[in-house]
Amino acid sequence: MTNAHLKMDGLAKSYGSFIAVEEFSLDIAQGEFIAIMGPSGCGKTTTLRMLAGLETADRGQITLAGNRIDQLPVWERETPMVWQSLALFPFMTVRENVEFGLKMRGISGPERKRRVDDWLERLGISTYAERNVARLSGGQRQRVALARSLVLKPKVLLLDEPLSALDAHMAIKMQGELKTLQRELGITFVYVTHSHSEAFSLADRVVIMNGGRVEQIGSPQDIFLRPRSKFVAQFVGGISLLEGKVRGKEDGNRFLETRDGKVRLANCTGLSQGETVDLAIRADRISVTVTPGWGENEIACTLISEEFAGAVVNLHLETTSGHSLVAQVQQRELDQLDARTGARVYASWHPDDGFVLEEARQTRGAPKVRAA
Ligand SMILES: Nc1ncnc2c1ncn2[C@@H]1O[C@H](COP(=O)(O)OP(=O)(O)OP(=O)(O)O)[C@@H](O)[C@H]1O
Repeated sequence: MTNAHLKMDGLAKSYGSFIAVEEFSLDIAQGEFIAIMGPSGCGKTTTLRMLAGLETADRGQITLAGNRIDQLPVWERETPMVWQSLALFPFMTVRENVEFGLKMRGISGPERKRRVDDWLERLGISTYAERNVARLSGGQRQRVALARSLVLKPKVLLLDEPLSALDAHMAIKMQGELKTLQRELGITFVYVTHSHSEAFSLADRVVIMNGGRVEQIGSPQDIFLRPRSKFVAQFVGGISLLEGKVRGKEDGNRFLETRDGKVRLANCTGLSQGETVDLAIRADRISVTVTPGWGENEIACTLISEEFAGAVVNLHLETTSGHSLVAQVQQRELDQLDARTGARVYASWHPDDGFVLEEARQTRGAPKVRAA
């Protein structure tokens, strides 16, 4: 990205011989909302701490608005961090907490008061201004933590699982508030979270990390609909994978030979005859019937279990060759299906709905062309 507002280039951090972040590069535009996700210990917080200046990178550079900041101390970076624990001063009032950073920066009394009052008002916590933070609810404390960072007029706000201590109802409410605030202020947000729903509903782009490395960067739609690797497909969930060998072409479709029979694939640009690929199919694209002959790409399966997930039900299936598939159906479809656990069923999907995982092809030495 040319003219990146915040640019991270090859950031790396080890603790002794342990590599916490192997290589992290990302260009972020002004006002972009970036979410960083990945399993516990994959290096999300370490990346955020390097941005904040709380960790020194072993390698790599960080530039903000064209200026190198990776050598600057925390207080000169304009990249404050909001923590999971919020790290408020428990012995101070709300006002004192919000005012603290301004005091440290030597902002005059009247200016401090004006800015603090403004943020207390904007975040709806003016009524608690003189209350000790220890006597606030989780949601109120969260707002104090945000006010304390935003009052400093940061160029970038770093948020480390800021909603994880809130109950589900409050977390959803705060998600909406955060997004509105970020849009209004046009501040760049870098947001670490474990929650798929937070990342996918809030972010313009999501970064998926694994073992200190970036697995995929893309819009929520990209990541959800086109995971690049097995890891991302499994992390995002709801995707079935089948290994197959690329065979002949017919009407613009390719045949893939899997251990459960031949299937057709419409998105097949760049695939070569004989190549082994991982075919991915989203759960909501797989139909299930109790009799064969109803759909394309039909594979005989055993119904292993049903998992209720609110408005939909995930059906866990096993193919004859022992592969796992998951199909997502509506409750009324399940009622119509009338199949019990252990029953023989048939999974099918349209050739347009299968896609090939890009990373697996590259690992196996296929040319670097997008399959879709
Ligand atoms: N100061 C440290 N000394 C030694 N190892 C550390 C230190 N800080 C982090 N690590 C290790 O580096 C790895 C990455 O840690 P990090 O906190 O970045 O992970 P994370 O993805 O944020 O995990 P979580 O989701 O559990 O918060 C972990 O294995 C962690 O134990």
